[in-house]
Amino acid sequence: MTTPVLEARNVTMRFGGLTAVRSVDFTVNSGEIVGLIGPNGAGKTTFFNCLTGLYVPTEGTVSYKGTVLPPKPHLVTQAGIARTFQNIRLFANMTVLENVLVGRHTRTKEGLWSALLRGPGFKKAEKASEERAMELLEFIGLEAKRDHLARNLPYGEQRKLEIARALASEPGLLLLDEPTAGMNPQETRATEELVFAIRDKGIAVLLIEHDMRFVFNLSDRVAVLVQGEKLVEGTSDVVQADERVIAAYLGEPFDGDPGAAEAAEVDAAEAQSTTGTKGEAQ
Ligand SMILES: Nc1ncnc2c1ncn2[C@@H]1O[C@H](COP(=O)(O)OP(=O)(O)OP(=O)(O)O)[C@@H](O)[C@H]1O
Repeated sequence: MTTPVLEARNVTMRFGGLTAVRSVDFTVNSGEIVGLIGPNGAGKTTFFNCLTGLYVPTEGTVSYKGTVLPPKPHLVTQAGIARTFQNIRLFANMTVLENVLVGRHTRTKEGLWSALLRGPGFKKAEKASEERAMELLEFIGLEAKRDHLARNLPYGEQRKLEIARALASEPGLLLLDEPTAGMNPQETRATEELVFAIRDKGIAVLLIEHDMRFVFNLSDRVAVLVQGEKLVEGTSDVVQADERVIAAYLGEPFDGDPGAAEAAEVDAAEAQSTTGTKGEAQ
């Protein structure tokens, strides 16, 4: 049975005279991957910011599992919503492991004094946190780089680390703002697999994306935002074929075979790199 994880009702966000998001109703159910697409400036990131408490919506409410959320980022995270940002926001001079540990602070019950005095309660909590952080690094495939500085990771791994840090708050819903921006096709395919794996862990996912193959491949449902309003919502097939979406955003019908061209490109690149690796080992 599907139950709503996130429910946005009549969310409107105005900046002075500009209405960036207008009366948007939106639901994400448990077990779903939902895509949010739309042209530049359509209001997607503003809407994300309203969901996560970074902006206080001018009108409307956001509920998580039936409870209206206070518009405060730390309370939203504590409730169970985590996010990544369009631009990478890691602590560049901290290690991979430390970055994930930072993401765990909303789940650590130990208070400031306990942390300062480093008493037994703190040490136990710290050990448990570290174990959980390592599990997450294994999940995303970065466990071998736990002690590397975040700034020394390749771009695709920095994006993965952001996701691990978001997962460290043990969310029930993960919001991804353009997770494949700047990625090559191999990294994009790996991210696709990662998002499916996250969903399979019982975490609902809402993602903003400009890569149509990625979003139509992944999403159970896609919503299209145009000039702050929800134009269409439905399955990938329905959205791709909708005349209004084609006119306002896609420009031409999507070729209906998401992933085929990308898969061929990735397979070619992987075949090449496998040959290269074998060559080095011999
Ligand atoms: N803090 C702000 N103050 C004033 N206007 C803003 C603010 N944030 C966003 N806007 C405006 O709101 C509108 C929606 O912007 P937003 O960044 O949400 O769009 P978007 O769909 O995420 O675009 P993109 O795909 O380019 O990231 C734009 O006209 C933008 O200039």
